[in-house]
Amino acid sequence: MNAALQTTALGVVLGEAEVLHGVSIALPAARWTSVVGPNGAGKSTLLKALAGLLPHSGEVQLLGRPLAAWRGRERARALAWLGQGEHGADDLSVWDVAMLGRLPHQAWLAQPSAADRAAVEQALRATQAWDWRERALGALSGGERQRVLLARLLAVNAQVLLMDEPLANLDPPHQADWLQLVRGLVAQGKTVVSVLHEIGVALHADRLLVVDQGRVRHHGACDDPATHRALEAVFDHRIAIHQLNDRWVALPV
Ligand SMILES: Nc1ncnc2c1ncn2[C@@H]1O[C@H](COP(=O)(O)OP(=O)(O)OP(=O)(O)O)[C@@H](O)[C@H]1O
Repeated sequence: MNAALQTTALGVVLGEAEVLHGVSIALPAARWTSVVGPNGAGKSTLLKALAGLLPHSGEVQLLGRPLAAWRGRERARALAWLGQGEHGADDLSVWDVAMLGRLPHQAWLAQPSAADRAAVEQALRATQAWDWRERALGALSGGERQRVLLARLLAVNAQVLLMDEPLANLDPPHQADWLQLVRGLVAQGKTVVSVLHEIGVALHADRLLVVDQGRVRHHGACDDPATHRALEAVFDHRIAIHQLNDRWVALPV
């Protein structure tokens, strides 16, 4: 398997707490992996460590090279990040927020190129945020804002995309659009890793990483019964996975 991201004995300590304990995983390239688990399991911490945003022990490899061996801008072009409940930038226009995704492509203080503008337009149209391009980010609703931040991530045009709770505040049609978007990215050969609380959506991924108490409890295909059992166990059997037509759904027990 060709891994886009690989960790060896990855550990993270936050404050006094050891939050991740020796996580060793390989996330396949050109696939969508969803990370799921209970509150406080360490999902966001894992995603941040994969993005190189946290000090850690052990090793993280991005596209076959240790994170530390990448130059900053080069890494920022290869790996795009959408954080959970991102704040700030409220005074910026939607266009300028999406243009932030192009920073790794631009020379210091240079004007955006035609390619930058084209990438931003394409990203804003892909998330149906184009009509708001002159509005301030702070004047948008929670779901509208999330779609602009998603556009910023897409504008990077990175090979690997990490998203922490990308469906936050999105209504069902826009959740369905996000699913289509991810499928399109994976079809183009991109790698997507998403932390999701919506188990039904997470089960549409290629692979599921089940995390609990700072450890990976299971890593498997989304249609594998062993993955479903691991998922039910990690949520204390308060959910059950059922098949509905050709899909899997999680229902409360
Ligand atoms: N700065 C910090 N100092 C100490 N502990 C922290 C810090 N940040 C997070 N933690 C703890 O680390 C653990 C993992 O947090 P993390 O945000 O990774 O969980 P999560 O699985 O993403 O949770 P949720 O589903 O609630 O978003 C939690 O117990 C949290 O309280």
